[in-house]
Amino acid sequence: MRSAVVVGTGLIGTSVALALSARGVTVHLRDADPEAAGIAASLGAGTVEAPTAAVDLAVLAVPPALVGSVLADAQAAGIARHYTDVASVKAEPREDVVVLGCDTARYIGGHPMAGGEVSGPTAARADLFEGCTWVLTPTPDTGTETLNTALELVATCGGTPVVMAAAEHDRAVGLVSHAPHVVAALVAKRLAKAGERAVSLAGPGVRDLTRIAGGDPDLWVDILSANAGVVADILEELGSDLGDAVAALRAMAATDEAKRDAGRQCVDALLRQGRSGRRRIAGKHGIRPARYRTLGVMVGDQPGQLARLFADADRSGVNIEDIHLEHSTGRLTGVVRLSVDQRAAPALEDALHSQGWRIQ
Ligand SMILES: NC(=O)c1ccc[n+]([C@@H]2O[C@H](COP(=O)([O-])OP(=O)(O)OC[C@H]3O[C@@H](n4cnc5c(N)ncnc54)[C@H](O)[C@@H]3O)[C@@H](O)[C@H]2O)c1
Ligand SMILES: O=C(O)C(=O)C[C@]1(C(=O)O)C=C[C@@H](O)C=C1
Repeated sequence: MRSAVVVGTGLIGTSVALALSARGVTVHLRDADPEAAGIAASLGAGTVEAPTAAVDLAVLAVPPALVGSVLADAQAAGIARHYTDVASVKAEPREDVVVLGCDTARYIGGHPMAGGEVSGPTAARADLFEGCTWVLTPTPDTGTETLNTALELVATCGGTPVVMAAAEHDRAVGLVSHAPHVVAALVAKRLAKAGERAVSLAGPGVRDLTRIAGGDPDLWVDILSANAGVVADILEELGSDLGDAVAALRAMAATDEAKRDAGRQCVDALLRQGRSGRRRIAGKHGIRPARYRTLGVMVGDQPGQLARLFADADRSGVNIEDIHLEHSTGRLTGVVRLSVDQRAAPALEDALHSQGWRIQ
């Protein structure tokens, strides 16, 4: 692929554009908001100049409800030979594409399973899709060259392609992305009403659980409304489990010992099932997270601390698989959690200790 147009230069579009530009693809940037396209260009994602001839691929990184109309306009203008999108829902945009009479041979649905709770071009990163699963939803009428161009896009961005039917994709993301988003919002909603002192105790647990609730409500209303039936079914089952959990907890608080015991067993089973489910989520490169060990390193809130930590970790020769930064409310320290292969963890721990780092 030599040239591309990215339509929608928010978080995902600009990240795609940065990844393509970094690999020598000429990227033309378009957005309904010219300021967003200008910012993306200033970050090195491409040019705001329109292409003078049809490019190889147009990537539509606009909200799901707009995919159909934006594709119809782009194809009418003939801006590209092939088209894909990155929307979080696949069946409804596909229906719009068909209803609007788009050329479906030259379009393939796509969805990178990476992102964040932040929006806009300034949050974009060239490596956002490194190691992520990227769903492609070809249909019998998808042209081979279109599929190959989309596969090239995924490979160029560092993703791993997974081919699925749109409906299967929507059921899967209902479970792993959309229903969890609503649950995170429901938990976070309780914090909005809570007292200052209670919220000030928030630690890593509730931060992890509610991080995604910080996402853009406008985008998420769009995502949820395009997959509402699937998400409602999942939340209905969750509601029934929640009812069971409440009943078990009430039993645990009862005076009758037999009831307390039954309640304990119920809660124990629930927690064990939760742990099994959690263990099924693959880590980076599809490796089970259980193979990693996480070291918590205390860092002071001073300039250069992170750079020094990473330089020291780098000198130990241990590959960092993942990092997570936790800030402590009202304190001038934070904890950087470095996930490394279990066998390599002692070497990293020794190396960081010897450089004076405090490991939790
Ligand atoms: N945020 C995530 O974590 C994530 C992850 C994977 C996929 N997605 C999908 O990627 C798409 C973009 O999401 P985002 O997070 O980058 O949102 P964003 O709000 O950061 O960016 C969307 C951009 O689209 C632009 N836009 C809106 N209407 C347009 C139009 N008609 N023509 C041109 N530009 C238009 C907006 O001005 C904005 O700059 C959505 O479909 C979303 O479902 C998001
Ligand atoms: O990491 C996050 O903040 C995300 O919400 C990313 C996430 C997800 O649920 O995993 C959100 C929506 C997308 O369609 C794909 C990825």
